[in-house]
Amino acid sequence: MVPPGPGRPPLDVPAGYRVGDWTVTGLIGSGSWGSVYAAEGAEGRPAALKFLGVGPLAPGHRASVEERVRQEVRFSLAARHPHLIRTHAALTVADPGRPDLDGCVVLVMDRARCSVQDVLAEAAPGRVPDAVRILRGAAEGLAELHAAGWVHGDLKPANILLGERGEVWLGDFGLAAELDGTHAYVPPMGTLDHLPPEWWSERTGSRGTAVRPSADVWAFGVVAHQVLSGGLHPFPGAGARARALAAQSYARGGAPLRLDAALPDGWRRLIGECLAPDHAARAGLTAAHVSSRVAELAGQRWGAGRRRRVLLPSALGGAVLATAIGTGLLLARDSGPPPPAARPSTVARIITARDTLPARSDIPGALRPYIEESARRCVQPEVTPALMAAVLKAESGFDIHARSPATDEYGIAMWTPRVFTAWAVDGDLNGTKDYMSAPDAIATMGVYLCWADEQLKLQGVRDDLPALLAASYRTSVRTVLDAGGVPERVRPHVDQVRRYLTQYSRA
Ligand SMILES: Nc1ncnc2c1ncn2[C@@H]1O[C@H](COP(=O)(O)OP(=O)(O)OP(=O)(O)O)[C@@H](O)[C@H]1O
Repeated sequence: MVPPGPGRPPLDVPAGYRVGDWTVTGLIGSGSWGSVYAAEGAEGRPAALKFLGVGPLAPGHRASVEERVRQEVRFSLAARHPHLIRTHAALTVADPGRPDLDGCVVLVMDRARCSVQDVLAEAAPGRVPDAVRILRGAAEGLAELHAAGWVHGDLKPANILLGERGEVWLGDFGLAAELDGTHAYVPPMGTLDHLPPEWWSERTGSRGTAVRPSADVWAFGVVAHQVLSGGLHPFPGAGARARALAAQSYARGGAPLRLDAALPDGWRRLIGECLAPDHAARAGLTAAHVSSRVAELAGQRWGAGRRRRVLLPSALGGAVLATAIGTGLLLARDSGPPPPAARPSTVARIITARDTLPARSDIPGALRPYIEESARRCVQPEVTPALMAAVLKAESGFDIHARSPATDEYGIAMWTPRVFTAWAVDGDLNGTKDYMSAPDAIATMGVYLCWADEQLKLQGVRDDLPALLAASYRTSVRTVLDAGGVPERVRPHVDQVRRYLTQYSRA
């Protein structure tokens, strides 16, 4: 499980490196799944090459990362629309002399001049140049994606690309997913600043976290506010975590929606509708509607109703809020002790004894909410807070500073950094994913155990699942399946987990 800190280091591809007909000229940037390089083809044709590496992961984890890469390749190659970035080819690097690159999948894309994020970083206060045209292109691209039955899953300024000749493209299909009925399933990732409030109460199963197209509509509302106001996020807060909490508080009815008062009324109305507090209140506004509303607004003169640059409650946000209260859609305000930062809304969740830890135990009080919440996000009944606490106790004795350089395992959940990166969840919502942060490590462990449980069941395993999960966490699902049970070498560890589980499961 590798990086020295949160995030994945860029794949190091030197200038001059050749992939097929393409020659790398320099790094553009890196995301969670890969690194994007500028390149030139025959006759100097510009391109952007996205290197998607899997690296030396354990087999069980490798499979899921490979599946994500396959998905990104599939969506990228299938996207054909003037407002979706064009991917011309997907190549595989064969270079045994560079083990870090050997086997990487490379997407060959049209090269953008910059992203909207870059423009926002440079924009003076006020809307960014060409803001309305950019939003129009992004809305059309989104409507096309949804019409094709996909959810983008990661709409944000960094993923809206601008071409040399003024083209506007939606890019980065790393989290795109096909709708299966009303939902698509994506890895429990995404960008804090653009996730809808209901995301936090979606359960994570083996297929990932459920998202609906309305999540993209929410993200579009945030992006539109940012682009039209020169970067202002519609929710207050010094950091992404604070803004995510503010959005959740708004969705629970705890605060009104406050949009930049300098926005013309038509835009305020549309953004307010995109930012309706939950899926149900937003569901009537499809991406196709958003696109035609944006086209309408693009035809109007900018500036009517433009006022001082102050934040005022949005009249429409208030109206949406009132409707939601009337129909009982708003999430109940928490009445108990203050929830941990990562706690999703608890509406409609039935909490049973299996979801809570015993009051008297050696489980550190500060960790309990994170353990309980991480377990509740999993639909598999075996992944209980008691099991998670038992595994943590056996792994590190609840020591948040635990380290074992010899085995490359660190932190309370003893993650191997490289493996952690493939699964990482931002448990404390501080915008980073760090295996030395107990909330991040615990939340990520919950996702892994949930996935492992499903994998074992898919192979017909039904008995002794808690012990097999503890063994899978220590080794891998594949090792447990190959051994036909708890592998001999981890028996003492698993026996410890069993003892702690009995202790923590008592009423
Ligand atoms: N076709 C392209 N042309 C030019 N720049 C691009 C292109 N595709 C992506 N980029 C830029 O490369 C960088 C990395 O993009 P990538 O899609 O890997 O990750 P990201 O969107 O920044 O992060 P995340 O993993 O959180 O989605 C970004 O700055 C993005 O704007």
